[in-house]
Amino acid sequence: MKENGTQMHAIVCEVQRELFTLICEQGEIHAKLRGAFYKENSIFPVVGDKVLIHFNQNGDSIIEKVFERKSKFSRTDFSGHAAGYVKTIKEQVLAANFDYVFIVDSLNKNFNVNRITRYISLALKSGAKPVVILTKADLCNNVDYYIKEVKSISEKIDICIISAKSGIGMKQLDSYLKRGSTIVLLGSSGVGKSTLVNEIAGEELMKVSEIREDDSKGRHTTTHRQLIMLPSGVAIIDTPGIRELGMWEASEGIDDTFSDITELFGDCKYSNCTHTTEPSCAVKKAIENKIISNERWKLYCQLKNEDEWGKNKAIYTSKQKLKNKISRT
Ligand SMILES: Nc1nc2c(ncn2[C@@H]2O[C@H](COP(=O)(O)OP(=O)(O)OP(=O)(O)O)[C@@H](O)[C@H]2O)c(=O)[nH]1
Ligand SMILES: [Zn+2]
Repeated sequence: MKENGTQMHAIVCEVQRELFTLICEQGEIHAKLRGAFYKENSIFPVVGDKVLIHFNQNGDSIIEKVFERKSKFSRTDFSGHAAGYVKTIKEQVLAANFDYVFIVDSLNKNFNVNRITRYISLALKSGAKPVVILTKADLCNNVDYYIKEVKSISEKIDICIISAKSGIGMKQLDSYLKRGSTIVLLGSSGVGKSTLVNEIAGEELMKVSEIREDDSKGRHTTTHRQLIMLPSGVAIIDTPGIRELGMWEASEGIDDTFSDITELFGDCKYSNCTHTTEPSCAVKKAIENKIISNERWKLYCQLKNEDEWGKNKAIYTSKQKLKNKISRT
């Protein structure tokens, strides 16, 4: 055991109010924040954060500082607003420092290309690399159709076709599952995230609920640590907040996913071109010349619209909540 007070690095694997569970060279430990965190309005550690601690073998260690994040998922926190005007919109970080976002969807009726696009947008915005993982290949006989759909989002995106059950394609994941890398999984219920994690871990870390394949329905069953460190040195993050990530956060991400389109905007004749009826519009020209497909343009517009709508909705609901609160008092 190290002496008390020794400084060392650790990774946050669970946050419960003011108590943190960390992994460091001494194994799993508990820690609290140095008092100054509260006074200085510092950045509070979240799951995945790398922190500097003062080790204490007899009780809780003390977190001294949070190191700079290389990636993060966050959402906007509208709570604490004064009525009638926007005071401070806080950023609530849900998880940090992951390398890859595994976007999991299944090769069946559950598959949804728009949902995958949203997740890609979020992943790109987070600073990590998106990898689309299509599961249940053992049940699918038209894999090419699904690959084409994902490629319509972006040619550049990594796609893995796998079956955690039969082992098809699992080798492709090795290049992401290197010691020291951290993975986040995104995907709706029942697509096979837990099954995939168990297969990667080589043991049953997560409970898998058996579902009937005919109606493609799954149930929420996953409960476990928010960051799991596998014996292989690969970490897997799965926090409840990430599961609920809102679309309204993804605006910049959408522009990254569709950079081939957004790069055209500068070539339109008018700087305020709406790309609908204006003459010499670079977007319309590109569609006519089949440089970008009309479907892809529509998908971009649709996602941007939903994104705007989502933003307005978030502001609307927070205003509405405030009104309700005020009218009750
Ligand atoms: N045939 C087949 N079935 C699979 C595969 N992967 C998962 N399943 C089945 O799909 C169902 C759902 O799997 P889970 O791993 O629990 O899905 P999940 O995404 O973790 O679901 P939540 O925990 O609800 O988010 C279970 O019945 C699994 O046995 C696969 O590669 N092939
Ligand atoms: Zn235009």
